[in-house]
This record gives sequence, C-alpha cells and structure tokens, in this order.
Amino acid sequence: MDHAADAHRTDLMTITRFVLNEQSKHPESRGDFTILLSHIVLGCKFVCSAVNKAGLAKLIGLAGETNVQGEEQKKLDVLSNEVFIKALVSSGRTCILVSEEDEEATFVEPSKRGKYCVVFDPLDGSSNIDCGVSIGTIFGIYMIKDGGEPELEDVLQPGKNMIAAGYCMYGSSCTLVLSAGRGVNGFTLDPSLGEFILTHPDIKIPKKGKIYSVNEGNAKNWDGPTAKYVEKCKFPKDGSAPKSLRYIGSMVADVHRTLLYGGIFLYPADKKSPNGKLRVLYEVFPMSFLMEQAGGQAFTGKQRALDLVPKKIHERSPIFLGSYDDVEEIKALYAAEEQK
Ligand SMILES: O=P(O)(O)OC[C@H]1O[C@](O)(COP(=O)(O)O)[C@@H](O)[C@@H]1O
Ligand SMILES: [Mg+2]
Ligand SMILES: [Mg+2]
Repeated sequence: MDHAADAHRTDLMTITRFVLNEQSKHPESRGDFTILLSHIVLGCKFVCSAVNKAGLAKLIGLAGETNVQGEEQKKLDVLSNEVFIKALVSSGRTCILVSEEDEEATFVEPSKRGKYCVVFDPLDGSSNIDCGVSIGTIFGIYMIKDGGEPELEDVLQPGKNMIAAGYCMYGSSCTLVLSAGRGVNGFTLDPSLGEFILTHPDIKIPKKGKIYSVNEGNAKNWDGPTAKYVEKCKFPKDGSAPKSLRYIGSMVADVHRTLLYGGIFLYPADKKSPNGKLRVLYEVFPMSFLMEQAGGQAFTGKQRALDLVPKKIHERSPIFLGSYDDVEEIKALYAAEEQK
C-alpha cells in the first residue's frame, strides 16, 4: 500500500488549517497574513459562484442591461473587481490595492489600514467568459516598509520582494494555488462544503516538458529568438519528439497546465507590442513567483522576471515561464542573439 498517498487521502486539510499550521511555525506572527488570506479566499469563492452562473445571467438580463428585478447586470470583470476590493479592504490588513481594472492604485483609508499591499487581476482571461472556458483571479502580496506611510513605491518593487502569490482558476473545478515562499500548494473547492481542500501538496514542475503554449497567430511579428525557439519545438533537430501545442488564452489556465504537466508558456514581445501584453505586477510577477517556487524559471527575454523593477503599476513585459530546462533553452537563444 502507498502509505503517503493513503495519509493524504485520509487527512482532509482545509486551506484555513494549512495556513494556521504554517503560522504556528512563526511564533512572532500575529495572524494578520492568515486573516488577509481568508478574505482573498472569500473573494475567490464569491467570484467562483458568479462565474458558475455566468451563462444563466443571459436569461435574466445581459451584462450592461437591467434584469427582471430592474437591477443592472454587472460585467463579470467589473463585479469581480468590486468583490475583491471589498474583501481586501474589509480584512483590515491592506493599505494599497492595485487592480487591473482600476487606472489608479487604491489607498485604503487609515482606519481600515494594515501592512499588506495586494496587486491583482480580478478576472483573467475575460475573452473566454462567454464560451465557458476556464478563467481565473491572480494575486501577489507585498508588505510595506515598517512604520511608514504607504506610498506607491511600496508596490513598485521587484517581484522577488513579494511575500506571497497565487491564483484561483474557475474551471471544471475551482482550484486555488498558493505560495508564501515555501513551496507551492494547490487546493480544490468542495462546493458542497464551501471549503478549499489541499489536493495538490508541494507542487513541483517537471524539469522538462512536452508542451509549448503561445499565441502563434502573432508569429509574423516575433523576434528572432522566439521564432527560433518555436521552430525548435515543432522541428527538433536533436532527435527528440516535437512538443505539443496547447493554448487556452487565459493565462491562469495556461500557467496552471504548465505547472502541473511541465513545458513552457510564452507571451513574447512582438513588433506591434514591444513590451508584450501581460502586466508585470499582477500577471507576470505572481506567476513567475509560483514557477520559481515550484522549481521552474521565468525570464523576460533580458533578465530573470522577478528582478524587474516596475516603474508604473500597469507596466507590461514579455514573459517566458515554465520547466527549468525549457526556459534554459530560450535563455540560450536570447543570449546568442545578444552576442551578434
Ligand atoms: O488573446 P491573446 O493575445 O493570446 O492574449 C491572451 C492573454 O490575455 C489575457 O487574457 C489577458 O488577461 P485579461 O483577460 O485579464 O485582460 C491573458 O489571460 C492571456 O494569457
Ligand atoms: Mg489577465
Ligand atoms: Mg483581467
């Protein structure tokens, strides 16, 4: 009998107990992070429930219209943003919030302030909402400098300074993947209990994968190293098998598959978008943080992604992330290009 697997089956670990266990390893901790996280979890459950009803919303009124009760239907990304802002402010543990949906950062009023800054994409993959394909929420957490007044500089920090990051994927199941800097763990929502249960303990990405994931429709505008890399995936010259292509078009879902199965996810720069498409603070950093924690790598085409120092809250960057060996290959191609 596989005792490890058996123990895992019988030990029902909820996300709350998991985080409390982690907290107890730090006697100085006052539980602020646990409280913040419980509010993030609440936001995820709320959005999950709204996503599950998204198709039905058409029956009672389309987004932007009024439903039969005369209430205005909110677009799912607007609704998700409001849910997370409320959940985070009411935790009493946050001071600065940066959301993809808001042009400016939100500074929490002093009476409700705490020491954490949260950057988030409340609904990632929004083009997939109407066809029922997996979408998600991405978040990263920084801590402000001790005692100081919160300033924008507190979030304009390199990703390596994040103290935690994660995402929740609203797919065939609702899965929350989290790292607080000591490995990566995945929890699946049991809808009947309303609890996230540890289902993917200590996730490690395979060292090399068989899948590449990129929007190949942009190929005509790629730079040399990206084009060469994708060519190598399809027509390897070293006798290995070609990689398979999988591309969902929701970063959360594409990165989740990459984390579990291995391989590489690319959103490169191209002639039309020299900085790529994905946003540094709440897309590139949290996913890069998770990848490194799981044993993979994340690279911008120039440097380790987590070393980037963003100058603006909605800054973008190219990103290549995934299995260690696969990212190593693309790094070599960019290094060779620089030598030219
Ligand atoms: O359609 P494209 O250009 O391939 O872009 C897909 C990417 O855009 C995104 O949908 C952007 O995220 P938002 O939906 O939060 O704007 C990512 O999830 C995804 O990786
Ligand atoms: Mg997004
Ligand atoms: Mg979004």
